[in-house]
Amino acid sequence: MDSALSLRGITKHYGSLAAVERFSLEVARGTIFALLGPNGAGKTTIIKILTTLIRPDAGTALVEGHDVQRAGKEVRRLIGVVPQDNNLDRYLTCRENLAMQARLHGMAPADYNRRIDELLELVGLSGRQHDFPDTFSGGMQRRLVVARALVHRPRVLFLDEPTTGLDPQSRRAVWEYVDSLRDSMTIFLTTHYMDEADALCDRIVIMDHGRALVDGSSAELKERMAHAHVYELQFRAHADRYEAMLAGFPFVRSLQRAGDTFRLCLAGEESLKPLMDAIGTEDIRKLCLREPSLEDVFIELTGREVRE
Ligand SMILES: Nc1ncnc2c1ncn2[C@@H]1O[C@H](COP(=O)(O)OP(=O)(O)OP(=O)(O)O)[C@@H](O)[C@H]1O
Repeated sequence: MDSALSLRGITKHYGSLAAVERFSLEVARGTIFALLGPNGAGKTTIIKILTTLIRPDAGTALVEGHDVQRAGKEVRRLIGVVPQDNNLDRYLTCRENLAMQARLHGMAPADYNRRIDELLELVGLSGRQHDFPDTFSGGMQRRLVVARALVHRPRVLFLDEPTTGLDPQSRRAVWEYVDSLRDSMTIFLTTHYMDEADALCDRIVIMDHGRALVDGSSAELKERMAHAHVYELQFRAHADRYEAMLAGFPFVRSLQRAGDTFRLCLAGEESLKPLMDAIGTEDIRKLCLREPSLEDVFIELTGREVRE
């Protein structure tokens, strides 16, 4: 049994809404795996099913060979969970939060004290271990939540949007901790940041409307877009007017804007001439061809920005 996670035909409905629809997936042990999708795609629902918080309506899900519905207790012993919110106990110090988790998992003080020292060192919180989480920055709280998920040496770590709301420096720090765990466990993460999936993950599934759309490494996913014509177009002036025009062209498959600069995916090379004929060259500061990014793949598949 080499699969850390195995989902077969998982379905979850809320009333008439299919949050997850016949979703199947095998994740090999030791993989850093990312589940990507726009808001409401079904990512958290899948994490909740795998972490035994909700039950699927149909299908089976195994964690390290244990059925989440029939062997929930065993599954909970094998997993660590970093939920979307920092649900730390504010009346316990940083160290006490970790010790509480260890006791909940039945660890003896002789075992957990050394483990907690190691983890505090790993996430750079040794100097603040006797302080309360309310006195921590968002990044420090997040690091503590990651440490807490690791206390009982889980075999599978679930990270639900681990770096949302963090500043770039704290995000990098979380990436480093996650990267340092590579090879020691299986990691399943959801994220809205394409660069995060790109930097960390061996394998990526993009999902929408409860179903998987594509599955592969970051390089394989980008290869799917090798045919795509992605351009960066910068204007000197009137960017708002040009945005409306660009959005109206049938050959512009996707459009992203950052200030005066647009990233656009064209249907083909032949679209460049009608584009230039329509917008003219007067206000253009720069036009260049770009390598497709994971974000381009995402927009191409889902027709949506990562966050809307
Ligand atoms: N308890 C619930 N009751 C009703 N609908 C729900 C419930 N939980 C989730 N949903 C719906 O199921 C769908 C999938 O939600 P889910 O939270 O899994 O998406 P997600 O991909 O994690 O989104 P996000 O990126 O916003 O966290 C959404 O349409 C959501 O509104």
